[in-house]
Amino acid sequence: MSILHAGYPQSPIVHFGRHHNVNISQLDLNHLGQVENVPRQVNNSAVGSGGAAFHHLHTSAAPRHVASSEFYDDDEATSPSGGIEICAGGGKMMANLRRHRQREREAYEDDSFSSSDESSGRPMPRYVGRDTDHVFGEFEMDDEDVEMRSGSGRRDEGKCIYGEDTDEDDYEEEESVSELLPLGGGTRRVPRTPRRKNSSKCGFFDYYKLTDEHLGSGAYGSVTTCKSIKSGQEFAVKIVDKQGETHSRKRILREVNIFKTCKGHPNIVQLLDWFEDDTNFYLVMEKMRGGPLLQHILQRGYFTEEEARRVTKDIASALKFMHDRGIAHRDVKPENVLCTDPNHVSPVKLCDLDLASQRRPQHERHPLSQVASEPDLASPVGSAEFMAPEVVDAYVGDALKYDKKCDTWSLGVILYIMLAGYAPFQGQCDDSDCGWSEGKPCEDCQQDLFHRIQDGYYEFPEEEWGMISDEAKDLVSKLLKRDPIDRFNADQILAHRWLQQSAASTILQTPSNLIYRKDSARDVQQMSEHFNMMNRLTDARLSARFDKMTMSDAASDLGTATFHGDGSFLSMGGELFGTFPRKKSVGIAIEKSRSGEFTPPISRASPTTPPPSMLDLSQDLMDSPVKRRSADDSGTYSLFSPASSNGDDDIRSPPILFLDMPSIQLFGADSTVLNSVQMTPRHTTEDEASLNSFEGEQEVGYQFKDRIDRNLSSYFFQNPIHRVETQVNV
Ligand SMILES: Nc1ncnc2c1ncn2[C@@H]1O[C@H](COP(=O)(O)OP(=O)(O)OP(=O)(O)O)[C@@H](O)[C@H]1O
Repeated sequence: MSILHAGYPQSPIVHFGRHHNVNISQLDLNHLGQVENVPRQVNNSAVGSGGAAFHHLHTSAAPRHVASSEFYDDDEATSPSGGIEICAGGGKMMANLRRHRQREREAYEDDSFSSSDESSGRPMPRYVGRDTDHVFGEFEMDDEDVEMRSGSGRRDEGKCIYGEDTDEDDYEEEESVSELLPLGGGTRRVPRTPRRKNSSKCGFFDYYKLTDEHLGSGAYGSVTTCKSIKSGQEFAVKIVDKQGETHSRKRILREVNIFKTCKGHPNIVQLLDWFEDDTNFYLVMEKMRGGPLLQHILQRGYFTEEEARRVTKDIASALKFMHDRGIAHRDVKPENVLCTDPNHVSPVKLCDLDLASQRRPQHERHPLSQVASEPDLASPVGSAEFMAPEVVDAYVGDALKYDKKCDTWSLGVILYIMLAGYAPFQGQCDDSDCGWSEGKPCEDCQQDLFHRIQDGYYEFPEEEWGMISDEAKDLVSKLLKRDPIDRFNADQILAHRWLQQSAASTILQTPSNLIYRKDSARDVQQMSEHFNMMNRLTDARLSARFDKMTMSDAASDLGTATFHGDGSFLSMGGELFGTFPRKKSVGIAIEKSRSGEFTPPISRASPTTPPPSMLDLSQDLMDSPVKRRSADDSGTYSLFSPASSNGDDDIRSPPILFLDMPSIQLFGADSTVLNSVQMTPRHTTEDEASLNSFEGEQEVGYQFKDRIDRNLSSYFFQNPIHRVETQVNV
């Protein structure tokens, strides 16, 4: 057996985290930091599909690898929570397995997680009548052609996900697999519902009927009330059209998996069932009858500081729960805060987990997207002394931490709006005809809005804020910190004195201000979208960290590319297609930015994003314009591998990166700028959709990217380009 090492090379144990339903091919190629001499045949064995790979590992001579989970129990320093240990010795393996099963049983007994809601004092509905596991099974998140792995749900010729019948043996086998690969999420485990035999029912419409009550819609789907045919109980179903541009199976599965991880939390909307048919995905959720937060406040026309406190606490505890599990929501906005009850503003729950990012441990990410664990201060252009702290975080350290702070910033904005009825940052321009305040687009206003966010300057106007407690204002100011380092995290929010005890029952002007200042919600929406885009840029930047890889790592990872001994070039089929960046792009970018070589960014980013930086340029291996150029033109093209937030994507094509770039500069041989292509300084819903889709998907969202790509490609072919640099609004 090969020696696999990542993280704990001295340990003779292989760990599979509780939600890592990885197959061996993923394990060896993508999920491990380094793999040495892995026998090829191992790649064909899928852990999730039975015992084959398991057996292989077990019977192999001496596995020397720990694929550690990101979820560790505090008291089990070397054992992923809920995971299993596969040891070189069979006896130990079985002992571990027994121990694991015992833990599972204990976890199921422990029902503490389904606690009553603090804010209402009522026991929370448990929805235990439905067991999501029998629908979810285990997913393989990294494979486009995802298969259901366990539980009763499974795909049937691409038509049906729900509990299809299999023979009893299958059931037994799947059950044991699921034990080997336990589900993530809360501390209890719902026993599996045995599957019905010979059931012909397998689709959403066999279990639910749609009503005509539309609950909302977003970029990916519409949410409607549906009723259980059996019980008549109402649920909300998000229907995502598979034909839609933004459809992404992987995205849906990621959302479902994150829902699973968040199972049972009283302030996160619960997913109850999940279906797929030829045309749609159906995500059946508990119905939030109170509607979106601001709409609820508006309709009620009455809102107090104490209610704002409760809502804040609910959101903060949802965020803490997610953040503790390595998940950042990344789309915290009033539309995604839903009220449970039509008559009470709290409890609220967070919905829309489709942008949430779950970071896998570093060694499980694609090697090309690996981030250094610490800055390489010795690097000639490492220039760590120039790096702002958040840059270090974003590029080098804990990117999740960075995402988490975006969530708490967003909570700060929501809190400000809840207390005042308008957003802390608003756009304004000199044009009296501008329709911004009526919801029409205005470039200048939007620019102004972004600048205000960047400045991080806001006020507490006496008229509305005079009546609000100092504690509430203090919490707002702790959240709206421009510097993420100074910004409160979820733990600090929950410990803040304003949340510790009841607040004043002061009646706020929020509802009336929400009516008169219609732009508030839109401003928040814009800010949220802006942040989300910036977050994705951060993801992209993270994956640009080639410099921590060895050249041979890169070459082998690029598949057909071969590594040339001098370390300078990568080529494919003998044809030069690029140089490999030797320098740290972060350092370069910051130095250039300091010397004024780059024009200032068009729209400097949110307070949550790092200073200007430069990304390496993506090159598509199959169809790159650079590939077709001669060796003389090799110049300093850089390779780039934009990865998703999961860090697991393959190398992508240039348009992906171009889409992200506010500007791209093309240089000639003498370093003259041949062209500077300005990208749209603001992103539209269309951009957002494209960004979203590229993040998790290959096949969609190309329309917008194509437009930009065509533009740039023509320069590639018409000009002797020697260098391409991109500047990011960060
Ligand atoms: N469980 C629910 N109960 C009631 N309403 C809901 C529920 N889930 C979502 N909604 C409503 O539907 C809207 C859209 O849902 P959601 O945000 O999940 O869709 P989306 O397409 O992923 O949106 P986005 O574009 O924000 O990503 C929400 O803003 C909310 O108003």
